[in-house]
Amino acid sequence: MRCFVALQFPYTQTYSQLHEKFGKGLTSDSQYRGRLSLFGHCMIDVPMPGVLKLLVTDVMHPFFIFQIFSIGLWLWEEYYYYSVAIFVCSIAALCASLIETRSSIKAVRELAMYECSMTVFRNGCWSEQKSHSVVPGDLVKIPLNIQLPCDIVLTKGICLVDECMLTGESQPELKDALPVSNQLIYINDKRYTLSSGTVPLTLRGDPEGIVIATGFSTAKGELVKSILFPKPNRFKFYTDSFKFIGLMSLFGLFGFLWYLGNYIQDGESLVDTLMSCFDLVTTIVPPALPLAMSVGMAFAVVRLKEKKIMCISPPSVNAAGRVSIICFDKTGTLTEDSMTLKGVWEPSNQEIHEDLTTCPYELQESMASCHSLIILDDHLVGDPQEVAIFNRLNWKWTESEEYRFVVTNGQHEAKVKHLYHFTSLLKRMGVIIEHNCHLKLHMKGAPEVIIPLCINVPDNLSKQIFHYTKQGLRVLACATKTLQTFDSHQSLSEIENGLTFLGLLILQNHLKPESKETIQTLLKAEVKCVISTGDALLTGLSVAKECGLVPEGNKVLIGDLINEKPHWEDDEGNTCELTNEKGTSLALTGNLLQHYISYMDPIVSIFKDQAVIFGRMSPQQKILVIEQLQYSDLLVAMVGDGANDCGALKAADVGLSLSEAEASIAAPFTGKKLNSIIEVLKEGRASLVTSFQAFKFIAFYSMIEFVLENVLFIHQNNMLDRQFMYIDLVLILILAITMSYTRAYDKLATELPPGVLFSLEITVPIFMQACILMGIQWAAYYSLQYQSWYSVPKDTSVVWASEVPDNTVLFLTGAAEVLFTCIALNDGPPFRMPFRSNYWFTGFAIFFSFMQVYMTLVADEVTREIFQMVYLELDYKLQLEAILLGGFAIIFIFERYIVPILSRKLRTINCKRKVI
Ligand SMILES: Nc1ncnc2c1ncn2[C@@H]1O[C@H](COP(=O)(O)OP(=O)(O)OP(=O)(O)O)[C@@H](O)[C@H]1O
Repeated sequence: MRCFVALQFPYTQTYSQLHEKFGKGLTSDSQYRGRLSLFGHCMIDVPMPGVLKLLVTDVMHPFFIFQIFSIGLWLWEEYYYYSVAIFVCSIAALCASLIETRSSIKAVRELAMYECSMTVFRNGCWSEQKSHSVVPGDLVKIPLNIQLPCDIVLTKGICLVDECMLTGESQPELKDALPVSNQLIYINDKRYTLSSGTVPLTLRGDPEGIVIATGFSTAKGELVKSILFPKPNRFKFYTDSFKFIGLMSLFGLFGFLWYLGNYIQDGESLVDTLMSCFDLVTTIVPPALPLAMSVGMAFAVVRLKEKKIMCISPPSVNAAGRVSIICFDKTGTLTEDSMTLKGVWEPSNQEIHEDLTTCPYELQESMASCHSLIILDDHLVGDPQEVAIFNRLNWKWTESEEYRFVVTNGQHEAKVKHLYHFTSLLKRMGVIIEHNCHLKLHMKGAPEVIIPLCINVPDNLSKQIFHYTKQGLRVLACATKTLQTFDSHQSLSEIENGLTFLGLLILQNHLKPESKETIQTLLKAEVKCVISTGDALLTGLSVAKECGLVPEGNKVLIGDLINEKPHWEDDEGNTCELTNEKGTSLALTGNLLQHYISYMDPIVSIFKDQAVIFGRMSPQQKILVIEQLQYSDLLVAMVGDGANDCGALKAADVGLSLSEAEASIAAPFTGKKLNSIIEVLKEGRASLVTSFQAFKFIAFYSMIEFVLENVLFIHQNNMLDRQFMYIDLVLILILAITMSYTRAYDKLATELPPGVLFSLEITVPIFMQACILMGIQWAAYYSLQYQSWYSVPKDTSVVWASEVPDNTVLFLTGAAEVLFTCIALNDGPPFRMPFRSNYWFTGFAIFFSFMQVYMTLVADEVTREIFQMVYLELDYKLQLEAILLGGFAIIFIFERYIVPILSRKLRTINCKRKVI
């Protein structure tokens, strides 16, 4: 089969081939030109569409075309003021959308576009080049403290790199030169690759590297692409709103056909008839809907920014409003980044050594040399646990030309020749050292992976590990082996067997001060919280208990995969059967989860409810957990801080990266503190409710106008220019925008706001409320017809309407209904603050309420002139006001007290349907 594949460099090469072929850079101009024409310039150039192009796209949007069509129709009907005002508003909205689109593209462009100077080796000599001219295959010098413009595989030297902007990882990562090996194929191996967007903080040995990706093919380019073209949102809110508009249009069409038939029968002119029928359609399809629904979201993004939480994907705000499961990473997220070494356990001494000088020499040597620390500004930097271990020893770290580094305690020296980096997948690392002319391999890592490699496992070792991990301590195992020879081409797996166990390092990683409170707040709000950690299950379990994630009195079952078979035990270490009894919390390893999933075991469904800790997770397994939790159609958030959380942050419906970077592109949200997740949820819920209210408000307004026009059409009449203007522009625009400004409620409620527009629980109450609104209009209109002074207006026309009591009364009724529904819809807690806290909305609601009473009861001649109203007798005006106030009471009581009960009932009917 022939298909397109992405252009990739360095194709399939072994480490040695890469060194050989590209170690001398590009050797001719034609080679350079060939690469340039194939890969293009080294730039993530997000094209900024021209104003004209954006305008054309916006103008061609069906909503805008519909708007223009409506304006044309109204102009023809001589609704001049109204048409001009709507036209001005449409143009303003068009400009706002244009500015918004351009500024969001500009923000991504600024994040993506970058240029610097690079030292490049071409045609046998080094020269300074602009970074945009760099191509894959170029040999470059690694610049210090400058953001890298391309992905580079390091071929010489060592670099300490800050990857914070790209992955959210707060600890700098050490990168090594690619070894020369004929067996290993280079596949973007992270240990040797410097990604574009990261910043080298320390350089050793004049580092050089081969450019392997430029522009959009780089790691940063991929992330920029994922911002520009996000994966389809599982949250169907917006698609639902279009379905609703479709349904409304259908009503419009029925009205259209019905009137068309009636008027043609009554002998009206065809053009007038068609125009009035189109009029109906223009009122029922609200073009302002998308705008009204997104205003709340924009306000939420601004409020989050004030709380130092950055959001690079505004649609994620509404999705956050429906999150009901949160997956937390442990180390660095729930617990502090920093660690302290509590002590060391070794087989000859049953007590832990707190004074490390009393430890056997070999264990000290292992602790002093087996790490990837490096000096930056006179400080040792790197993994905080390694810093904690090294700093507890009285050893010195010194630089060396010949070795990676040398450590000494004054008497002995260990010269580190080679480093096997730590990876989350392997859960271990190793160094080759030279001591007194002997070669040694020192290894440290998760006990589960180190112990099977050892030949001398003490009997009580598992007990010891159990003892410490149960207290929430991190346990690392150290082991060693003497080597006769060493070849840097050898992989760790080739030499790591037959180790001698040295001891256990016991590290303490304290909970962050805000972790317990954050978890408790979420649990109280009935948000399910789980921990997904690379650390040991028992350590994770202890942290979970400390945070209150495992309810007191709950039985805990711990599951692991032992000899390819699931094994379950209680937290005292007694073997037991897996049960789904209430009051049982589960903790299981990534391997066990993967086992159950690959055998499609129905047991997996138990985990979704009862599992609270997923331990010993590789980055890929962290993604698996998110996918399993999403399986039940619930929206899942991931909170993480490290490079091993990147995949899970992307897989989750809502990702929050805890990072010191201003805005990390690893996730839609970036925050500095763990409790940012509560703010994201609160703002998400408030924004979602606001969007719902805006949707309902606009839907009611369309229905109010639709029914109102229908009633007037029956008597060949219509509302007038300035009356439309007052309702559509003054009332709707001001109320829709100001009501979206209400802040999020300061507590997280136990329930979730509705997430589906097109559901029984939403549509049935909307149509019932529409019936109430219709009833109020009929009451107002028919009470008018019973007045002794009333006579059916003659010589009026739908298209050329004139001022008569009919349109005065229905205008007053319609305006009042718009105001009343808006006030009734704006309920506060549990998702938003009471609306009185929104001064703008409260001010306008009070002002329009006075306007309503004034226009109905005391409107003088000037007011009547402005609003194209006729004089009404006082006793009727009192009757009308009574109908309207009675109507307000019914609308309010229905929306505030009956709708919640009705929705709950309908939800239970609906719950058989799988909805998000
Ligand atoms: N520098 C290191 N050297 C050796 N082993 C390590 C090192 N760092 C971590 N480990 C071991 O590997 C395991 C997995 O580490 P990883 O970084 O994937 O997750 P984590 O930091 O333990 O937890 P989390 O996923 O919650 O951040 C650790 O629990 C530890 O046992």
